[in-house]
Amino acid sequence: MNSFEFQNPTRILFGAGMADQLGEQVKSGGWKTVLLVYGGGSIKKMGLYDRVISQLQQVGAKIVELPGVEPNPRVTTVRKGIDLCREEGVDLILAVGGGSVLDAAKAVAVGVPYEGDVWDFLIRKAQIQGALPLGTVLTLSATGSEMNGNSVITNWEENLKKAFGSIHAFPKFSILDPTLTYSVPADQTVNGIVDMMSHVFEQYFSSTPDTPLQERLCESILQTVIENGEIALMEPTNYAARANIMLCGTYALNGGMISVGMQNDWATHMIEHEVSAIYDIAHAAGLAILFPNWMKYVYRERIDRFVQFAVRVWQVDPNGKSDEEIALAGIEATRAYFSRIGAPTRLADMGIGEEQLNRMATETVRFGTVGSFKPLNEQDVKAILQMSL
Ligand SMILES: NC(=O)c1ccc[n+]([C@@H]2O[C@H](COP(=O)([O-])OP(=O)(O)OC[C@H]3O[C@@H](n4cnc5c(N)ncnc54)[C@H](O)[C@@H]3O)[C@@H](O)[C@H]2O)c1
Repeated sequence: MNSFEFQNPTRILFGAGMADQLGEQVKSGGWKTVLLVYGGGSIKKMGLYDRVISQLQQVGAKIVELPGVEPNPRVTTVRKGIDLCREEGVDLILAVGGGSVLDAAKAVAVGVPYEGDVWDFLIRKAQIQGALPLGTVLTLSATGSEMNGNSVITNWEENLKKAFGSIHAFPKFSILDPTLTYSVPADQTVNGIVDMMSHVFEQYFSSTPDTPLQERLCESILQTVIENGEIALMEPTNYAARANIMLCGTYALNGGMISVGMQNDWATHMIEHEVSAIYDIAHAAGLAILFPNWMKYVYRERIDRFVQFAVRVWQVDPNGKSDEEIALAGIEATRAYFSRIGAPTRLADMGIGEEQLNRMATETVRFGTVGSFKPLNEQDVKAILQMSL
């Protein structure tokens, strides 16, 4: 295990009815002017918008709104939010929605005190030095954005989707009420399941030795998601299943808590960002397609980890099988699960062909090789994309 530092400053309020604690949170923080950030209107359909507004009004907060945050949020929307904060003297940003809304709100938060253009943070031209405080009410279990400092933003003028991570961007508080996810449709529930499993994969497939606790944490999250994901898809209002998935999503990408002292990979995410920067597909759809192919491309680097994955997570019976056969059975079980819950398995399923493969591969390695389990160069990335066609 490597030495590490770990800090996670986000306060979590988890459980049925916790959305009604919002007013109290705002009041106790002493915040007076709130930028309410939300998406295309699902929070209005589910009655959450009214619940949020009435609580903010009750505590006397002035409300400024940034509606219409896109799935795969855009830097143009973030810039609008930054302008609003400056014009209105906002002192709390409140994101109500899924990962896209939370990520956009984080980018607004870090952009307000910065004199240059917020996109500078995404292309690593500037370092984040501070942020406005951020609170969140999560409506979709997937990204872990509710308890980490990451944000993924798309720039359509340049066809780029880039991420930043900063201690300044962790929410001050996040309200996780599983009942708010009852209305999440089946396809988005599937995306969430794939996303959180992918986050664990990026941390679990590591070459750092002697990390048994971290490995078991990863394996238990994967098993819990696998079991409860299928239940939530059959019974969308099953509280236990929705709550378990929600907690898994938060743990899966929690500022690195489950993989402290381990080198992470993240190559597959880097590749996916370039796919969805060009094709605007759901992030998780890209991950479901790419991950089994990444696994097939790299498993020989450390076959023991893939054998452990197959046996512990997918209960592959090792008797009479070679390590190679066990590892491949685990990868196949992953692909079969994604397929069973309705995730896409090929880029062709999303209407994506060979045309932009070179560009995606080049852009993925813009800052050098990606990943650490097996560092991937442009040719490797292209090979994985080709396997995914
Ligand atoms: N910050 C991170 O750590 C991190 C990690 C992974 C991915 N991401 C990014 O997050 C984004 C995806 O976020 P996401 O997967 O949470 O999805 P999302 O926020 O894009 O939402 C997907 C859709 O679900 C709808 N929705 C949300 N809650 C709903 C509800 N309760 N009922 C009905 N519909 C609802 C939204 O309106 C939207 O149309 C991508 O841009 C991805 O790159 C961020």
